[in-house]
Amino acid sequence: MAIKRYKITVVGAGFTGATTALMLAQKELGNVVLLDIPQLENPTKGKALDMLEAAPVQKFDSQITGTSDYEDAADSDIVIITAGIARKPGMSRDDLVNTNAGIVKSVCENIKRVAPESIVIILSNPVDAMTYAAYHALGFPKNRVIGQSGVLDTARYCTFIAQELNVSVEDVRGFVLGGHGDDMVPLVRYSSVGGIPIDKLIPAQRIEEIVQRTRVGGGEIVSLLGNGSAYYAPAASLVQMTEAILKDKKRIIPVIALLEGEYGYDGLFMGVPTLLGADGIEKIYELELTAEEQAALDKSADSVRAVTSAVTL
Ligand SMILES: NC(=O)C1=CN([C@@H]2O[C@H](COP(=O)(O)OP(=O)(O)OC[C@H]3O[C@@H](n4cnc5c(N)ncnc54)[C@H](O)[C@@H]3O)[C@@H](O)[C@H]2O)C=CC1
Ligand SMILES: O=C([O-])CC(=O)C(=O)O
Repeated sequence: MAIKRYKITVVGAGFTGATTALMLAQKELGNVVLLDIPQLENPTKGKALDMLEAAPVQKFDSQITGTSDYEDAADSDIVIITAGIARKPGMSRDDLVNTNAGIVKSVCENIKRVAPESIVIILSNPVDAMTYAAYHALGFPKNRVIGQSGVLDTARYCTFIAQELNVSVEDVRGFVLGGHGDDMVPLVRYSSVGGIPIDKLIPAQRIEEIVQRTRVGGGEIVSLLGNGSAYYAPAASLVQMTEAILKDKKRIIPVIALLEGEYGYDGLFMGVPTLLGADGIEKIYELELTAEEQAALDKSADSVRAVTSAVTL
């Protein structure tokens, strides 16, 4: 039975895209269109059909359609872009910039045509620079162009804190600012477990090790997988952002946003805490930072600026 729901298009039906499509359908957040290149149309249809056949077992009524035709994405409420290549061991995310900028731009030109009112969430790496590329190719207002990094980086950080203390992940709070690279900034001063600041619970040296492991968390998975990058936690992160928007939850979560003066940066796309609701990014929160935190953020911003400057619009 097809029920009236939001329409969510996931572009790129690889590891992250397919996992995201299934999680979105399992949560019945909307009907899902999974879109990849024409050469992969049959495998994309096959993945979508396979997911749909899980519906009677898992009891969800979302439709899932596999396609390579952008007309199937027409009037989507949300478009999630996972199209592009992933890194392999020994590569940095920035090594993907030239290939993925071309892919993201061509995807966005199609999205602009068929879903001009959509809110677009970008995952493709290097994601800060790809969000910049998408913003310019789409020409949408800044609140409707959002990059995913902070939900995932924060999830990794919270996982490591919960493991360290052997406590429920549900009670761990924290967030990660800055670019989605090895100099991202987990904010220790704003991290707590059950309301208790983590520096009261974990020795400084161990906190520093957790911060460092978070920074290279993507690389840790790349090394273990051997031929690709993380997809379960990235997909879960995209689903959380989509849910916040479609349910107008007004969640405060870190995402990549266009900064126009906030934190002292102008014209830069980078991860900051935001209010996510029906209009996409409804607000950016500007926190007071210590001189040390601001210096760490400046370093991360320099890296984002460098890779962003490699994108030709
Ligand atoms: N921002 C973040 O936190 C994260 C970003 N990523 C990035 O997401 C991207 C996707 O990763 P995976 O899904 O693991 O890769 P993957 O290789 O499994 O899937 C990518 C898919 O994109 C498709 N694609 C390529 N060009 C396309 C086009 N023009 N139109 C439509 N589809 C196209 C490919 O055919 C492929 O199916 C990578 O760039 C990866 O680095 C992955 C995890 C986390
Ligand atoms: O590490 C990668 O290349 C994929 C990614 O962005 C992550 O998992 O954080």
